[in-house]
Amino acid sequence: MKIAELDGIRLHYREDGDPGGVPVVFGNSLGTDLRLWDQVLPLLPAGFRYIRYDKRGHGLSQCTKPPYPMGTLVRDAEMLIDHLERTGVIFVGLSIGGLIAQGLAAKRPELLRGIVLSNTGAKIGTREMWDERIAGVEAGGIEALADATMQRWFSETFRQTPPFLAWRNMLVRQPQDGYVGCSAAIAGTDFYTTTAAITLPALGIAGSEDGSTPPDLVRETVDLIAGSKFKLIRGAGHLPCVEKPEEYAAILSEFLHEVRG
Ligand SMILES: O=C(O)CC1=CCC(=O)O1
Repeated sequence: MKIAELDGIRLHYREDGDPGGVPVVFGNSLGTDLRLWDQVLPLLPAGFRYIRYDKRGHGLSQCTKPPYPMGTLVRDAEMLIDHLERTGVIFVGLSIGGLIAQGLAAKRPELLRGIVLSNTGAKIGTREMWDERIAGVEAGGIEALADATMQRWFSETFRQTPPFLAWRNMLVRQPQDGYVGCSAAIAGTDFYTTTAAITLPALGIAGSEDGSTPPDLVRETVDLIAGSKFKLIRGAGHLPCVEKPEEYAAILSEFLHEVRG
């Protein structure tokens, strides 16, 4: 287990792959930890260093008191990459992880070689929607919104399979403060202007059954970045890396090779 002691936060992370390879950093979604990538990682190519981390308030990272400004989550990612003394990073961000990718690309483009915006948007939902969700969690805990969340995260087909219950467990065991803190960060984020100024290579990945960040939103977001690409994974919800790991890994591998050159 690896812990980075950063300014004001202890982050849990894990490194796999080639120690001298091109660094690929993975940022997870709301209510998930770095196990989100467990099935994809073994399918990715050699010659890369795969770094996964639990964002603030998630997994084994420190949970500070909410709310978290998006700038804090971006700064956490930036500090982790600086701590690992990496540059030329390909940042793969899913959902809020994709917001962090956009924020980092705008703030520290020199750290990055490319970004993957998976199941995300320049803006996700509305402030009212997130305020309502935060109020629901504060009143009834995460369990109160677990069933509705599972419908957004997974296709009907996947919801009939045994692993589905494990992912539901991951959500309901998520620290409430971390969930609320990150929800507040999403509520306050609109990257339409900043993302339009990004000039890095970018790939958007969407799931046809995604109830949180539908394909049109992902496409609209990557279309802000000149030269970007977009891929749709059919039959998957918000977490296609879980539902369709082979397809996800194939798409990601192609981009990694392209960007590494
Ligand atoms: O709607 C959800 O719970 C999924 C989600 C939205 C932002 C994020 O990171 O996850």
